[in-house]
Amino acid sequence: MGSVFNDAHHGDDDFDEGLDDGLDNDFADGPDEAPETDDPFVSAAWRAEQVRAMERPLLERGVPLMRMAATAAAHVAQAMLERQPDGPDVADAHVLLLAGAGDNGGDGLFAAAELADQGANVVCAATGRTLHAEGLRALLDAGGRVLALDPEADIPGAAVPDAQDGTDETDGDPLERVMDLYENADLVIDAMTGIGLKGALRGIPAQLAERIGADRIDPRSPALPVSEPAAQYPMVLAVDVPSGVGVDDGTLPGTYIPADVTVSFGALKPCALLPPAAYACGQVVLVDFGFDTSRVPVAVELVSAAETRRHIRLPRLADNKYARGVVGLITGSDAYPGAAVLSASAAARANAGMVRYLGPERAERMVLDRLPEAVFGEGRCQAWVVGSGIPDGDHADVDSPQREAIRRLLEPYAVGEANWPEPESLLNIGLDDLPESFEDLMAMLAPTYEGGQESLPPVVVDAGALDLLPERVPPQVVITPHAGELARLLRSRGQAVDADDVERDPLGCALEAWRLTGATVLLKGAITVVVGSDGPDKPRVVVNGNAPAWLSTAGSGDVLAGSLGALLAQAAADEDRSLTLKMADLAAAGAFIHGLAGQLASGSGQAARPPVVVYDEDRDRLAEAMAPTSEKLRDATPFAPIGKPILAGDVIAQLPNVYALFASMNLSEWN
Ligand SMILES: NC(=O)C1=CN([C@@H]2O[C@H](COP(=O)(O)OP(=O)(O)OC[C@H]3O[C@@H](n4cnc5c(N)ncnc54)[C@H](O)[C@@H]3O)[C@@H](O)[C@H]2O)[C@@H](O)CC1
Ligand SMILES: [K+]
Repeated sequence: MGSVFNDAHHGDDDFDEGLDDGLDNDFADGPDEAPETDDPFVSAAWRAEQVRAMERPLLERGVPLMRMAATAAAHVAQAMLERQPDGPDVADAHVLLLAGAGDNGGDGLFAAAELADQGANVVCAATGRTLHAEGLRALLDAGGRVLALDPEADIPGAAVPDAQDGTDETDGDPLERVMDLYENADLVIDAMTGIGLKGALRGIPAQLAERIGADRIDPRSPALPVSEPAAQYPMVLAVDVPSGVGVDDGTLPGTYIPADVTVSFGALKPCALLPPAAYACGQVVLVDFGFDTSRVPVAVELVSAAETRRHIRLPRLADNKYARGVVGLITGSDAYPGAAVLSASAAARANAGMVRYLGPERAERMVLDRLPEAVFGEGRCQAWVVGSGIPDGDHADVDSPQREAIRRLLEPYAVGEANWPEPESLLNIGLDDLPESFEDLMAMLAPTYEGGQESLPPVVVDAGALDLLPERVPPQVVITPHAGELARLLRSRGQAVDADDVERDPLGCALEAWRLTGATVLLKGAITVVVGSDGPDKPRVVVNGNAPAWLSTAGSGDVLAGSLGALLAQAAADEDRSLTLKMADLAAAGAFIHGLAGQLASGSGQAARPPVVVYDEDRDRLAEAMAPTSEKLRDATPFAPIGKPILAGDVIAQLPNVYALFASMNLSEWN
């Protein structure tokens, strides 16, 4: 089932064959070959201004980036037509190009000219007052037609609709004309705006996007496996980015046109990875220009299988259960005892050496029933998980002893308030010491640590414990809110934010929570957004998008918390490693593992953020790379490609298989 890993492939392309001879070797030779599963090119995104900075040296050397972009876009358009079972040949295809006045429109014009050269019937609707001059000439020379939508447009060779007149084909409301063309098109090439978009779409592009976008957005549509043939005509190919999306922050600030495929030039932009814009990108095909990315910090990163594998600790020759990592859990409650079972079982099946559980008697009995291995015996905990299945302050009648225990556990993590007594180590809570009542437990949890805050074990703060988070904490505290919980946390810190705001701007809100609390923030969603620390005041943003929609099921969050706790315990078990700067990657790796377990459990090839395809000039290889996941999965499972409903327990059952998959990847790389 190789396709659950990102099987996009970078390098070794012959895209640069047709380039000028005067190029530096580093570009002419193509980028270095990278291992299939560990390719930063397909897993990193840069902001518009960074992309421009990386383009500049190539443009200065005369590399014809726009022509390269256009040829790639034309090839991708052909691949889209060809993969439709009932699709027309290029020579018979009706193509509508929406072209803006900038270079994005230029890309579109050259691409459409290549299709027109092959016989396609191409009409360009110009949304601005001008068009890229050479691109326009190329399209007209190839037999394409141009319709100017702006009455003040100055575009040689273009027809200008005239509502006054009633005599020829250019009559009528220009937008209606475009919608007629839209309805009869096989393919729309969206080249209105690219990385030059400022704010939300305005004017004619906004009106067009409103009409076309509304026709295409249906939140009730099923979550399908990756890159199935389009369910409706026309298909939409977005040039560089879908017009209207927030390129740098992944928001949808106004109207936009969702794409079936986005062909992205030079490097991914954050909108290709971040929700909600990523959902509007469809399948992303990335064209390699050979940018030198080495000196440009990554803005957003997508966690990969290879990156996740690095954080896993395989058993070593001389290991014992403590060395492999012990997870302590204060989860589950009388109200939700099942969360105790789910979080503890997930931790136990996710490669931890041992699980300690602390909770009310009923939950404890249930944990022992289902997980006789769970202990309360003396010894260290290398990581904690708190809050899953515990009512928060608004829903607990009185502050429960459990909440009080969590409050005490979190106390030493409060930055700037380090003034602790020296009782028995916090790390040594055991069954023998476990008092009858939580009051005594509280006393025992009294904060203490030996090596300062940095040496405190990582802790996952979930659900009902989120309102117990100290004002500021160090990065090894991971909070795991969903949108509503993050909004609540931000409100408690004076921000006027509700869940819808978080869903509209997940990155912005996660960054804000990171800034305010210092915690590593894992914002749950179909695409999970993680913000952690990459040095003083420097955020690191990592997203995970491999989870299938089947994974949104009750208890899924408890499983994530438990298995993330196990991953953190493994990492912390190696005491020489400081986790502070690794927490964002660790948290994202936890989300990746959870998503992969969901994919295995459901047998689904569907993912919120399908793997990025690297553009290949070879048409057959491109078609193969863009082929639907269903084809790749057909033999992998009887349920492929759609998958089947799953329960949280099914996900837990697959966690060992996830670790087995990682263990079998490139064994030589294990430490
Ligand atoms: N710079 C380069 O070297 C390359 C750029 N390429 C293409 O060039 C694009 C960037 O081109 P530009 O810098 O010309 O910018 P764009 O073409 O992305 O955007 C500029 C156009 O969008 C309009 N616009 C901006 N904000 C708007 C708003 N809020 N509402 C409505 N219209 C709005 C402007 O009026 C202008 O017509 C890239 O996205 C890519 O497609 C490629 O050709 C590859 C090489
Ligand atoms: K576009």
